[in-house]
Amino acid sequence: MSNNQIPREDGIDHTLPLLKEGYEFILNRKRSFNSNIFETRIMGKKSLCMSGRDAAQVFYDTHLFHREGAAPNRLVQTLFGENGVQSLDGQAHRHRKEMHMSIMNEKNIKKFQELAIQYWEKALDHWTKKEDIVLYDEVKELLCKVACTWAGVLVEEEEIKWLTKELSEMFEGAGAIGPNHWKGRNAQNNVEKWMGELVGKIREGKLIPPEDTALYQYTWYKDLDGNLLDPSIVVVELLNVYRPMVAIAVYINFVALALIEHPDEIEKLKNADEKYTYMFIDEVRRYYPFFPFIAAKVKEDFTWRDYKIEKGTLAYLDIYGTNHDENLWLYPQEFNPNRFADQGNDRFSFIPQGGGEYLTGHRCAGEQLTIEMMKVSLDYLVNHMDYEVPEQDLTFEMNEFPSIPRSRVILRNVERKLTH
Ligand code: HEM
Repeated sequence: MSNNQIPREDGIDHTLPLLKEGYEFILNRKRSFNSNIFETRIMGKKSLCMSGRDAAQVFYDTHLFHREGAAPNRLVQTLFGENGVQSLDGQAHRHRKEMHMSIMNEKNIKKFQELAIQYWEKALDHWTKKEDIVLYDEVKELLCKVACTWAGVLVEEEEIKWLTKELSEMFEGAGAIGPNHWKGRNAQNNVEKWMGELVGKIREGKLIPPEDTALYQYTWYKDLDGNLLDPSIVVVELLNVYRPMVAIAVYINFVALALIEHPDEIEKLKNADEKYTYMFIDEVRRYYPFFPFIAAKVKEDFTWRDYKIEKGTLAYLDIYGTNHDENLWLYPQEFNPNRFADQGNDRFSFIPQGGGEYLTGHRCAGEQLTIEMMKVSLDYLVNHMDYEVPEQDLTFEMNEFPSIPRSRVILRNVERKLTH
């Protein structure tokens, strides 16, 4: 029998403290309650917050938690889109996720790396002609070009600027309230319309993208009943590829910031084997904030650690806090790639892009792509370019989603490295 009372935060609602404390909201309460699970109220709803490895493991148990109706509507309107893979469960989720994972094969990832190099080369040529560049803005455009070419969409130079802006507003407005949220919603409507027209042309045979692209595969993907997906769903899922690909700019900015904050890493990386490069990338993904937490709903009553968890309860898994959990990471507030030297392959303790399995769970479909893009970018920043870092405000806020250094990382007098 389990009679333990889950620690509960007093008060009517804690949305304001959440907005103030941001990424550290769950972590702070986890410390004060000395518990990996506690109850609070967010946006007027009873909310269970869970943090740490074991919490992640139980959260990803699809018998116990499901996603339908869990994500806040404001995120659906700017980030996920209606009826996207994020909100599906069971067989329907697996079938849709297979569509995403089918394009994440070795050949396509290699093609993606090659495109990334090609566009970094072009961008570098362009940057050497300028005095200052704002890395975040430049890289978003670069990523948009990579995404379009990789996903099989022909986009004119001018259209790239538009698409970069709209896709950025979608993820930059995701956690915002007020005007930026509405910008995000507006951007989602604009891009959905633009992409809907593309899908229409393909179905009418007026446009034939290469077969191994997301555009081709998703347009012709059939649901479990053997019918083509509704065009609105195709668009939502294409955006689930395009939007986060541009969002990798956030991580690339943090890669650059990590090199600025830890210049000794540059020498190590120059002479590093591939293993250290991946360790550095993982530490960037662990240390810097990106996704704060994810939502799910309790599928059926169950008992965890002597606590009774009730069906229908809204639950949040703490991504940032799990990646900074003192029980899992030694000195979690220190940036130290070496911590990954003998880190096993545990699917629940390091969860910057979700945990568990790709196909049967909701773990990020683009994790490998993200890592490879960060690797190409890191190689350019360390081995292929010289630059100065002028005085600027590199601080970032812990209550902005996503959090981006104030100055967006300005680099001055970028030059191609002559000796390499
Ligand atoms: C920019 C860095 C990225 C971060 C920080 C990130 C993070 C995440 C997180 C936290 C989740 C939710 C996991 C869950 O619900 O349990 C997720 C899901 C997802 N991500 Fe990413 N992601 C990134 C890049 C990408 C890229 C590049 C793509 C595609 C090319 C992508 C496609 C997806 C998809 C389709 C899902 C939904 C998976 C599902 O519900 O089954 N993401 N991502």
